[in-house]
Amino acid sequence: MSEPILQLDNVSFAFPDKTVIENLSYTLEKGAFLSIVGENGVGKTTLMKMVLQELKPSNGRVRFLPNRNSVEIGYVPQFRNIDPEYPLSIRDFIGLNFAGFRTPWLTKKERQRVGELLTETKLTGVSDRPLGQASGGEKQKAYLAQALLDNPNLLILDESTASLDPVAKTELLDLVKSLNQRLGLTVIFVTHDIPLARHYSDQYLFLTPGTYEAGPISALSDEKVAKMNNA
Ligand SMILES: Nc1ncnc2c1ncn2[C@@H]1O[C@H](COP(=O)(O)OP(=O)(O)OP(=O)(O)O)[C@@H](O)[C@H]1O
Repeated sequence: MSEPILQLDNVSFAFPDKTVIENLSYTLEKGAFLSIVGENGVGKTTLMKMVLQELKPSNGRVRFLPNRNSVEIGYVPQFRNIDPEYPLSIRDFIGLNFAGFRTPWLTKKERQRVGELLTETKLTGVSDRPLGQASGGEKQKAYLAQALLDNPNLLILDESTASLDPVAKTELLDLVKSLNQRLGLTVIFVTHDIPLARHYSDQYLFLTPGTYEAGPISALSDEKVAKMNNA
């Protein structure tokens, strides 16, 4: 039987001049691969900020199940160009959150974990390359590896494949799908790319101004996308 990991109970969010999410209720099951789609400015990032608890809903509740401590979130941001002079290697970047202010060196166990993640994300061969000189796809894989450092059970990809070339998109999402299938990692993929959403996810949540629709990805037809975008 499926078990919920995240529940949005009648969630709304209003900025001072604009309400972006209204009365949204949704239950995310453990092990699901959910795509969140919808036009620019509809509130996808705002919704993710509420899940990440950076924003508090104006109304309603964001609940983690069975409790807040049982859910560890990993977050992969949108691609941003990094200064070519950025000094950290891919390996050091991945282990960054292990390094403390007083003890910047990593323990043997931590170095092992970084090694596992390099293997998992197929970055071992380029691990000593400065992140600033890595390709877009390698940078995003390094962000993915960094997000996996604390063994999350919920992974959020916030338009993480936007501006990557088709091969890099596929590589990144193949890695994520493999984690989803092998380890049961629950995934939320925010995207504008309907074909990618169809290929990788099993559920969708389509946000439109003032309302939303959700269901199995097979129900997200081209007609529905066109109709909702023109509504
Ligand atoms: N801090 C803020 N104050 C006021 N309005 C904001 C603020 N942040 C976002 N907005 C507005 O809220 C709306 C929703 O923004 P959000 O970034 O959540 O949309 P989105 O669906 O993620 O868009 P995109 O697909 O373009 O990334 C937008 O109209 C945006 O301009």
